[in-house]
Amino acid sequence: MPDEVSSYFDQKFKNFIARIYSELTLVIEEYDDGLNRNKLFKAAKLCLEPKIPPNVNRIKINLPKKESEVSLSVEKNQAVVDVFNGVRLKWKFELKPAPDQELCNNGNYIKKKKTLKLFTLSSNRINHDTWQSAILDHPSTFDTLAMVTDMKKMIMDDLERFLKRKDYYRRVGKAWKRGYLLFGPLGTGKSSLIAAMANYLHFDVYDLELSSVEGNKHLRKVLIATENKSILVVEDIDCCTELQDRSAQARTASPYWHSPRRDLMLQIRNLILFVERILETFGLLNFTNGLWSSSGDERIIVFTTNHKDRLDPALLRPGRMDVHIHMSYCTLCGFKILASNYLGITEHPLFSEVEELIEQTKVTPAEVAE
Ligand SMILES: Nc1ncnc2c1ncn2[C@@H]1O[C@H](COP(=O)(O)OP(=O)(O)OP(=O)(O)O)[C@@H](O)[C@H]1O
Repeated sequence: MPDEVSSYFDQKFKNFIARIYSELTLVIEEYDDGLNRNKLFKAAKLCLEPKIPPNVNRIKINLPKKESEVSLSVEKNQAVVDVFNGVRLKWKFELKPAPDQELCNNGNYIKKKKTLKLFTLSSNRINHDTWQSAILDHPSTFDTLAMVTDMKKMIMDDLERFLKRKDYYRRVGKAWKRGYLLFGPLGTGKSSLIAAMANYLHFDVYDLELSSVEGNKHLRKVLIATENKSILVVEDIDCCTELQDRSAQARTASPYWHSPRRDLMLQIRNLILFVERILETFGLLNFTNGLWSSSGDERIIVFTTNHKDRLDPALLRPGRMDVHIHMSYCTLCGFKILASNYLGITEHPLFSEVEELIEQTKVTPAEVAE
């Protein structure tokens, strides 16, 4: 719109408002509907600072974390009167919770405790691309996890470092995401570790079953629908290689040029399925590398497998699976944690005997827990 026309409407609007109201209230909120700070709020605070009248008997003093100068502000519900260009302004500071805060008993606002959610894809064919959520109330934490202490610390430090590196990822032009590969036998705590990570970060979990994905288009749609600050879990990533093995076995057993028509059809079907699954897997990885770099923030992707050796090396490279975590059989340290979780025992005369036995046996934490 040309400037002249715009200022004409502007003036008309002001005259109209002035005729109806002698007073106008402008509300400057600290946050917008999300959790983004309103720059006007900070500007208004700065502008008010030198105007705090001498008769005010309570002044708030603050030394913000990254600043060197003390800032002053009026207490809530106190008014400060100011005149600007002949217009009388009455400033009032009202306390309101930020979107992520709630009022607690002592009258202060505290950060709301987030209810974690577990999202799975709907099994209904009509809305198979929508995520359905349930409350994620898994008790697993890094304290209850039967795992060597150094390993736990390494994972927690890695997660912490990841959260603090927003600027780093921006600077180097990489997606703010981190990929973890959890590998090891059944019942060694892969799901428990994922739950512990979610509880530690307060991130929701999206559980993606590759078998329910119907190609790249579908995959894109469901990934776009996931939120920031979340963990995407792709379990049993090796399932596509199983298909490969099956078709390879079939090939050696009965090469199709010698097999009857039925076997040939079966092999072609297996091959198509395998290629499709591979494309899905790579589609997922390319997608996470590409699209998330522009639109997604703070994403953790966890892949699990019982057979790391079956995975294609291309899937394992850093940037796709940055941290490889071997979930293994129970150690004495793990045994003690389980004994404490389940029986409340921290010391026992039999622990030295258990140490000897556990070194000779391959027992999973799930078996010990049972
Ligand atoms: N490392 C562990 N720490 C604490 N509990 C564990 C651990 N591993 C297994 N458990 C116990 O065994 C049960 C099964 O473990 P979990 O599902 O986490 O193993 P998993 O490796 O994901 O198994 P799967 O590969 O079969 O999915 C858990 O509910 C938990 O009670």
